[in-house]
Amino acid sequence: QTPSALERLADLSAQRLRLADQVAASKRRSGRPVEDAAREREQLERLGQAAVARGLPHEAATGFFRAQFEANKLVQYRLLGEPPRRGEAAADLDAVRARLDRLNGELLDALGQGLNDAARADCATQARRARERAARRRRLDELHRIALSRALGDLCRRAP
Ligand SMILES: O=C(O)C(=O)C[C@]1(C(=O)O)C=C[C@@H](O)C=C1
Repeated sequence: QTPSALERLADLSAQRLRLADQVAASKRRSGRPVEDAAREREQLERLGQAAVARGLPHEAATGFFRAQFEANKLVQYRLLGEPPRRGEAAADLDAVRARLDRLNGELLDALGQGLNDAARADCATQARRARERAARRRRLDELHRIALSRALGDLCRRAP
């Protein structure tokens, strides 16, 4: 059974959130702040253009990626507010960002169909199922599950 677009979005988003642990580890070492506004702007610029080139609505696409960043920061702030977990990997930020970029591209691939599915009446139910499945598959703990809710939280909602 091929996964639905919402399942695909949830799974990629979950993978992105797992990488937040490595970003946080690198920031613990470097002392850099969690938020990097310039990096967010740069990603939004690129992703917004790529979305429009595929015929996706700019606002919905950038809104979706903004939510990905917010969710990622949520995980990082929580991890950095605690002592390092055992076996915390000392990751290279550039390498992790390259993986985030790749996931962004894959999210973009799934986003068109995902937005279509999200416009349906059963979005909330489908999104919850997709989140739960992704959480199990990617072994998310409570923190990362909350963050996944943040990452996908506005998907079923439309600006007036
Ligand atoms: O690249 C970083 O430094 C991250 O923390 C990751 C990320 C993201 O989710 O892409 C999240 C927060 C930052 O403000 C910028 C980007």
